Amino acid sequence: MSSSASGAVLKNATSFFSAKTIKTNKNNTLKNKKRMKPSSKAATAVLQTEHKGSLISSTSEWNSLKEHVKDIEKTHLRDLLKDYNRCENLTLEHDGVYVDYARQRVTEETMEKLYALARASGVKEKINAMFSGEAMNSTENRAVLHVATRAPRSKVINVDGSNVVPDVHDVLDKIKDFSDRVRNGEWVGHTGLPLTDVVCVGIGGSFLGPLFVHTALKTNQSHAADAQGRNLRFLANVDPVDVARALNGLNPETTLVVVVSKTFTTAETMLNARTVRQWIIAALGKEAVSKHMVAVSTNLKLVSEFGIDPKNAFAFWDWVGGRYSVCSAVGMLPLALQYGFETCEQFLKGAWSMDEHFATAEFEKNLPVTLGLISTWNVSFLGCDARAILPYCQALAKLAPHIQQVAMESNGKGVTIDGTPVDYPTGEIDFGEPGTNGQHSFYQLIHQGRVIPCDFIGVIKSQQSVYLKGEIVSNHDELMCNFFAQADALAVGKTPVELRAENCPDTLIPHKTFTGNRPSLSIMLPELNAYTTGQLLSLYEHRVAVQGFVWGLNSFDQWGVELGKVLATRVRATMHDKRNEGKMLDSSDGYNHSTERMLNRYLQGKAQLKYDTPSDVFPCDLINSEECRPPSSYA
Ligand SMILES: O=P(O)(O)OC[C@H]1O[C@H](O)[C@H](O)[C@@H](O)[C@@H]1O
Repeated sequence: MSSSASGAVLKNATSFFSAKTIKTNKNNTLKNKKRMKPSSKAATAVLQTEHKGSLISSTSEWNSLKEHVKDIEKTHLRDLLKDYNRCENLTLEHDGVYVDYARQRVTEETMEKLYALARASGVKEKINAMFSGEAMNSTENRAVLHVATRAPRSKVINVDGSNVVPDVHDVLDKIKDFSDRVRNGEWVGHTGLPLTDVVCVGIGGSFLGPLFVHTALKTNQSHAADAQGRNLRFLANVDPVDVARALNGLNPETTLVVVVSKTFTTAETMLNARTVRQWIIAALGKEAVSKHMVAVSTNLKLVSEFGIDPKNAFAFWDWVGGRYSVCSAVGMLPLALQYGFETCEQFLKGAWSMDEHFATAEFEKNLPVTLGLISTWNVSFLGCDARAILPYCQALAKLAPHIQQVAMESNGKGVTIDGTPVDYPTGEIDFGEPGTNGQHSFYQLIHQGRVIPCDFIGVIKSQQSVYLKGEIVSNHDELMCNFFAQADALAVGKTPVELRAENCPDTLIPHKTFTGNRPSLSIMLPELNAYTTGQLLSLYEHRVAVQGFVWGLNSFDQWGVELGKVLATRVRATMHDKRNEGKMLDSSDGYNHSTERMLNRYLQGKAQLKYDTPSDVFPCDLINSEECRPPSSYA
């Protein structure tokens, strides 16, 4: 390792482990910020120069990769894929999860350089810090211990000197006890009926992970058998249409509501929780709430103030980030209610298997480390801004939306952990749809437009097996034929020479040419069940962490979501005041002219609406009580 690189390791390790250093750097940054004058661009440049030493981009490992881009530009995946040994070497496997990254624009030399970059950026030290409960989320002064939520009972993981694993298992035991009682009809609703339907009210990390796992499991035949006669729904958006859809057709007498919110302050969740509480009260009376509403939160005080019995609250901890919380009660309570606790145990075991691998396997054999480095290479060196997540498995339909939050909220940052503006792009734009649907939608752009690295994910055994007489392959084979074909179409492409040989008219040759050389990686699972879903989740979570570690970010805070929330609070107050005063906004209200005009248009439009019955507000006539009538000022 070069001296500049080892210097960077030391620097990184120091800024990582010592709160004092972080503070000093922050102060410097603040001082620098005050100095920011004429243009923020110039100020950023000043900051970058002053802090250059702490950016990974100043290391020899980074620069060597930059230089190496020229070598890679001379290659084409069409040729690289002819190399038998390269194909053999660029695969990885752990506990049944098989990854082939031979279709990435890398050689073995690239990989060596990437592993060196990981060492230079202190990835190993950061993994260790994470698993040992260090307060590595320094802007919130919190440990980052979602791995503890799936740790086996015997494991010891200390936060501030005390082992948190027993607390994790106390909550899991409580979830098992409660979900067993609901499922076997011991815990019944206010009118004595069993609670067969569960509505989870929560958003962001308190929604996307559980939805992803539920979607993955619901068509697995064995898990479906465990869920027979039961319903699990989610209510996330504050849009009343989502309320209507989530409650449509449900009977409050048989419905259990789980309010999931880490903070128990999220505006959307709390309004939805109050709305659903009203739906229960209107049908069954106030006293029904304790039987029909439970909560998952780190803020048990607010849970109790909301009117949910703290005995019916399932705790988690501030060292579990919202987007990393599916293995806590956030996901385990809804999933245990739907599928039984044993399914949750399988899921947690799968996640833990990948966690242990991540913590212990050498970099060259480490799936999350290798995939994280490849993504870093694509983003920071090959200039690919986006990534497509393309499961050839309908049950993984909610993987992309979940990873959007995990990855983009974690690594969509403009400064490093010590506040230094980065001089390289971070994060990537994630999107995706299950194949083959995507093929008939946005793949055109991926094949002939922009270069977007793709993750192809397939399974060997389908959750549903259909084999029609007379067909040469099964329905699942047909799906997987596309999984194999698309990756090669992207990598190999089609040349004008090949087209001419097929007698393609000259005028069409440019249109029908596929340049190829478009990177992808393929992940194959033996099947999709609770265990492998846990593995996949952990693989993606840690891959994101590795990228953040290399880029020097704090991947575990999300300050970028705050400003919009604050502005919405102001708009809410303005809307309320103007309606009460019967006035429109003017320039004295302090909004820019564009917003002022739009708000006025909205208020005028709303004022003209006539709501005759509450069902005009709640389209499916779901909520039918005095408290839900529109304010008189609407009419
Ligand atoms: O679980 P809650 O506290 O209600 O938070 C729900 C969501 O709120 C915010 O939007 C955060 O950016 C997310 O990370 C979080 O998952």
